Formats: sequence, C-alpha cells, structure tokens
Amino acid sequence: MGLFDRLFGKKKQEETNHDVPVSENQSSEITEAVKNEKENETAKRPEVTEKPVKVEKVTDESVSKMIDVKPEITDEPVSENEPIISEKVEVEVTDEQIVKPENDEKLEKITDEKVISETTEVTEKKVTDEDEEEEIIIDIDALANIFTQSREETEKKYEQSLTLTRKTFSDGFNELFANFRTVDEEFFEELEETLIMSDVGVDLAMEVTEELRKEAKLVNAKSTDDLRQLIIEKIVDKFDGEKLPTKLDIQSDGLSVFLFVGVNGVGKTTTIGKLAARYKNEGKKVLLAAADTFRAGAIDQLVEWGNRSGVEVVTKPAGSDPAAVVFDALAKAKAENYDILLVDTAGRLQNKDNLMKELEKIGKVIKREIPDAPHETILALDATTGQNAIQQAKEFSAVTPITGIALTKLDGSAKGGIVLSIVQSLKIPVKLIGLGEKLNDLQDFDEEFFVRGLFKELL
Ligand SMILES: Nc1nc2c(ncn2[C@@H]2O[C@H](COP(=O)(O)OP(=O)(O)OP(=O)(O)O)[C@@H](O)[C@H]2O)c(=O)[nH]1
Repeated sequence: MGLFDRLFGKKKQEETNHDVPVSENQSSEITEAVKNEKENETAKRPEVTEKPVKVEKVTDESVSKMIDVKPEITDEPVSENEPIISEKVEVEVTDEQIVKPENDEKLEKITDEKVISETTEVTEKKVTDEDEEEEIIIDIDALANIFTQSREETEKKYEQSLTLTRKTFSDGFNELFANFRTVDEEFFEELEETLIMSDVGVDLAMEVTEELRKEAKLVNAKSTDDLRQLIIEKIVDKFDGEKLPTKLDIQSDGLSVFLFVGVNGVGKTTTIGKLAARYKNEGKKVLLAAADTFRAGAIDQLVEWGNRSGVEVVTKPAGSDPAAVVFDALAKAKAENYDILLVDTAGRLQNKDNLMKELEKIGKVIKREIPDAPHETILALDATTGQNAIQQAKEFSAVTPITGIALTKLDGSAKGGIVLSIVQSLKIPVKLIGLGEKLNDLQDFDEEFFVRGLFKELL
C-alpha cells in the first residue's frame, strides 16, 4: 500500500461526501480507468518525458554568493530562550581546548591524562587543575525528560511546525480550484505554477502536471474537483516511491563519524548540539570536533553546546587547520572508545575549490583512521530559504557526496515543500528536521508525519 493510501485512504472515502466536492464514483472511475489503461497498454503507457529544467549556471561567483547567504549571523552563541539542562549549569570556556563536563556520575571525570595531542605541532595541552575545579553540572534527569516524547506529541510538533507550509499549499490549491472549474489547458498551466510556488520543485511540478494532463484526457475528466485528490496522491506517491534511507547510519559496533557541512547560519552547529544531547541521553559516548576554525565564534558556540549537552569538544584556535582538529578528535575518539564523533565544518570558504580542498583533506584524514567513515555527511539546509536551499544542495553535492539533509527552521518556514523537491529531484534523503530552537526540537525525519502535516487540510 502506498503512502497516500496508508495516510489518507480511509479518510478519502469518509470525507468524500463532506469536505471534498469530488464525486466518489468519478474518482474511482479515474483510478480504475487509469489502472486498466496501464494494464492493457503497457507499451503505450504515457511516458514521463524529461523536461528541460531551468537550472542556474553555477560559477565560483555564485558559490561565493551562496557562501555569504547569511553573513549577519553573529558570534552570539545560542539563543537565551534555550531551556536546556538546568539552572545549575555553570560554564566557563577557558583558553584550554577541551571543555569537560564534570561532577556528574554519568559523565566522565577529566584527568590530566585526558589530553588532546596536537597532531603536527605536537604541543600537548593538558586540562589544568583550575579546570578541574570548575563545576559543570548537567542535570541528566532534566535531559532525559526533554527527550521523552510520545508519537502523538511528535506528530503534534510536526503539525504545528508545518502550519505556514500547510497554509502555502492550502491557499494555492484553494485559489486554483476556486478560479478553475473546468479541466482545460489553462488549468494545467496554473496547476504547474501553483506547485512551483509551493516549492515542490520544477521537476516534480512538471511531472505531476504532465501525468495529470494525460490521465484527465483518458477518463474524460470535466470538473477540476475530479482531479483534486489525484494531484495530492501523485505528489505523495512519487515522494514515497523514492524509498531513500531516512535513518542515520549509526554503527552497531565501534565509532560512528558524522561530518556536518553547510553554509553559515543554516543551523549546523545547533543541529550538532541537539544531536549530541540526544545521543548522550541515550547513553552513548559522544565527542564533538570544532573543525569550523574559520571563526572563533563558531568554535565557542560548539563549545557552549558541548557544555549544555555534557559532551566533550575538541578544538584548536581559530585559523588552525581544520583537518588537524579532525585528526585529534579521531585519535581521542579511538583511544577512549567513543561511540559517536560529530564534526562541525566551515561552509564559507571563498570559493568552491577551497571548500572542496578542505573537505577532501578532512575526508582523507578520516579515511586514513577509519576507512568506511564518514558514515554520514549531513548537509544542513535552512528551510526558510526555499529554492536557495536546493541550489546549496546542488553546490555541496558537487563538492562532496551528501548522505543526508538536516533541514532546519521548518517551524518558521512557509517553504517546507522543498522537502519534496530535495527528495524527488536531488535524490538525497532528508534525515533530520529542525522544528524549533529547543534541545528536543531536532527530530528524525518521519515522512508520514510530514505528509499528513502538509496535506491534511486539503483532503
Ligand atoms: N526556529 C529555529 N531556529 C533554528 C533551528 N535550527 C537552528 N536555529 C537557529 O538558527 C541560528 C543559526 O544557527 P547556527 O547553528 O549558529 O548555524 P550555523 O550553520 O552553525 O552557523 P555558523 O556557526 O555561523 O556556521 C541560531 O539562532 C539557531 O538557534 C530550527 O530548527 N528552528
């Protein structure tokens, strides 16, 4: 059973007589006729032709622009609203390079032996006695409570966060159906436009419209209402049809290394911080690597997240070689049997070549230590930027293979339709979504919750 039927199949029948002015008979006639047509005339099956897509030419200049998408991001660490851990948390980031959450039974006590070796420079930096005196108290119970969430609560969160995107779809479709009653070419042109405006992507919009054109002819559909359900059904089933893996590739045995890439301000560091807290709460030993050495503020911000989540962060001063930070982090992770290493990288190098070189170097360092790592290369994208995010995904995919997307700020976006576009046209799975700034607002991507949250008002 397809995703659409699983989610809306029953509802489709129940509501036919109420909300949806679609004739049940006509609707099933359409489906039946299409089925027959497909069975009987496979050879003549309407082919979905590849349409030329308007893709902007990508130049180094455009990468630089991309890289500067949000230069206004400040060095401010994290929102004050963050209700994280507890008031007992006392944090001071010193010049020393490792931040050690201490005095919680479940956390590791830091000793002088726990040192990060400088790779090439070989200047060992020890945690001083002074550091050991600093009290960083993580309220593990509070952390656990934050992550205890039922499926109903999660679905509600999706629903709330998709309010603006849902409105984009509802407004667009309602206007379309109000303006067009008969199925003619003008309706299809407008439908394509509506889908594009809903950020589902040009490819998907064209495919859906083209298929509907053929099917409408086939069943001799007269009223646009006859096609209403079919449109959503097509979008959902195409999305579902990709069958991309949405779960993060955590190794059952040994260290899992996740590399995070993305332009500044999209929510990379926040995503890493939230994920670290989640894994920590699951009892995993988590290490962060601040390989975004481009800006001191970025390092501090990751350190701050490390404090909040009670996990250690490997850093070097701003301007250091990011690959050296990764090397240190890997050495530490292996020597001390960590389960998860999350690596923050910079996405704002001057041009694509530099970005590629840096990521290549980091990749080499990782592979030398763990040949099958990184197990994930996650691209963080800001959902509020709509098609710009798609462009960024194309750019980064050209630089390094992306295994998953972390789509942030979906809660404040009216352009959540880009999830469909990312999956359908880029064939990259969305694995994480950000539904707010709080620690537990990072969710694994659940396509059922997402699709229901998007279309429930339209069916
Ligand atoms: N509403 C909302 N805000 C978010 C979400 N994720 C991140 N943010 C906010 O987005 C802002 C930027 O996030 P960062 O994590 O600093 O972004 P970054 O990509 O690491 O940026 P640099 O450190 O400059 O590279 C912060 O104010 C976050 O609180 C989300 O899912 N929803």
